[in-house]
Amino acid sequence: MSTTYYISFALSAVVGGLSVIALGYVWSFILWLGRKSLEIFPTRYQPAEKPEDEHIQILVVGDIGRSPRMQYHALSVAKHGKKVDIVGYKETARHPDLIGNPNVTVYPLAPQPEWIAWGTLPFFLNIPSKVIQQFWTLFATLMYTAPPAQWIIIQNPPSIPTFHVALFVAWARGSKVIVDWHNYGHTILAQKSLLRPLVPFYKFYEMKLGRHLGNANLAVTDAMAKQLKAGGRFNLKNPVYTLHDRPAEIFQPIVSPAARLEFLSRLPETKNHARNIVDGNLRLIVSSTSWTADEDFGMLLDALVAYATPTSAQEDIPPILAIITGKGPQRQAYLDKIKELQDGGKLPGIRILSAWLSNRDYASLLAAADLGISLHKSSSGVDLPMKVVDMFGAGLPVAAYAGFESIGELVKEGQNGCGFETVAELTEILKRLLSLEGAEELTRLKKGAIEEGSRRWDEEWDSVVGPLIGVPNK
Ligand SMILES: Nc1nc2c(ncn2[C@@H]2O[C@H](COP(=O)(O)OP(=O)(O)O[C@H]3O[C@H](CO)[C@@H](O)[C@H](O)[C@@H]3O)[C@@H](O)[C@H]2O)c(=O)[nH]1
Repeated sequence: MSTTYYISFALSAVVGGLSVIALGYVWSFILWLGRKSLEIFPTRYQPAEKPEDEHIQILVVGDIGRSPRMQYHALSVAKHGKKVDIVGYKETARHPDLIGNPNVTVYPLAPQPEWIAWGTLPFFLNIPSKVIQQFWTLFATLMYTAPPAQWIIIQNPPSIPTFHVALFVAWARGSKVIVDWHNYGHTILAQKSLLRPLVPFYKFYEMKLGRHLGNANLAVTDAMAKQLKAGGRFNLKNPVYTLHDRPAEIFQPIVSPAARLEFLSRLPETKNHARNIVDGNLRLIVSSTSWTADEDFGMLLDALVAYATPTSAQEDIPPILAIITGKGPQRQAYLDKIKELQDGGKLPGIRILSAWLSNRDYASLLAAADLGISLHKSSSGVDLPMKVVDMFGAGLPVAAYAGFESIGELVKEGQNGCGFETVAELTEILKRLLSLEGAEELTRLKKGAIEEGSRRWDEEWDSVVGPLIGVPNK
């Protein structure tokens, strides 16, 4: 046998061996690809054997910690023993009762990467990047990360991209949907002058998809429910129920002056003034906000400037400590304005502070204040300020902006608060209620606030949402 024969034999053996190994790899790759493509199909909802193993999902395309109503939904579901999966952004601290609760799991949406959040790209690239990133984190979390839910309770607004993603996921995974209408996305968008040209598109999207999305719908007021129902402006296909906001258990009135003094002496923002506040020598007013365009804090500032400028020599008005709590986009602009007014000597006797407090301290501050202020303007005319609900729960009467349709469902003139539509009216309310002569009226309003706040979230939820998603009444 020639040497050439041995070389050819050895080569074909090597090539044959290599081919077998390569085929093995190709086969594994085909198997892997097959498995991966099967993963495109998400798991579908199957009714659980035991009711306590059913999953209810709460979806908020926003900060979970700053979405009190959605957190209350989660707490109610958990209280009734079902599993609750919260999908949303994890920015600020959540309600303390949600933390460590064995029935509650959070599936966080991925925050925007810094290169998007800081706007490093040109505008025309940044906006699509934002949309794609938000769409992808929402889609991937709902479709693959969170377990399939029996019901998905969705917060609107924002409607985009929530509605189309939720519609697809609910169809693909076999979940039923409740849309909780807090307000309308298109009316909120209309407040941003730069984005106003997009309002007709947003409105079309919200109304068309909104019509089909919810197997059931919740509205925050009767006035909104009327617009949403069949025959109304939105003409939704499926039933609409009003679920009024009600205070959670954490909001309770402080009845004893000693407890009030104790809290005010502990809170950094009030500790140097605690005794004066309790003795009535300094009046404590509180407003809470997300610092968005639907609240004109300019009105409160103008009213405080007018309050601090006596119109007659006899006028004897007490000094005010005003605390504005909350986080949001317009905060810094207003803080600059407040500094300018204070530096310019326009606010003698008035101190304005801003704060972000823990849930417990926020609730106690409302209970320890003399008067709550709501500047919520309602972009739709048919939503209501949650902060006023908190205030009533804490037994705090309010002065509330009242130039919109639904406000009467919450603030009853002369019973639990006073409405205003102009700076002059707000100034007059402050002068009247915070003066010595207004003490009796303020006490009467406080009684009304406590009464209004006495129907609690649990009662409301158990009678409206409980039967809908099939939880036993406890
Ligand atoms: N923990 C904490 N929470 C705060 C603080 N300050 C404000 N908040 C939270 O922020 C809320 C006020 O935020 P806004 O965004 O001003 O709410 P709103 O106008 O009163 O009502 C919102 O919710 C309603 C539905 O529940 C909507 O109908 C309405 O349109 C609006 O979105 C308060 O109710 C409270 O939960 C604080 O210092 N600490």
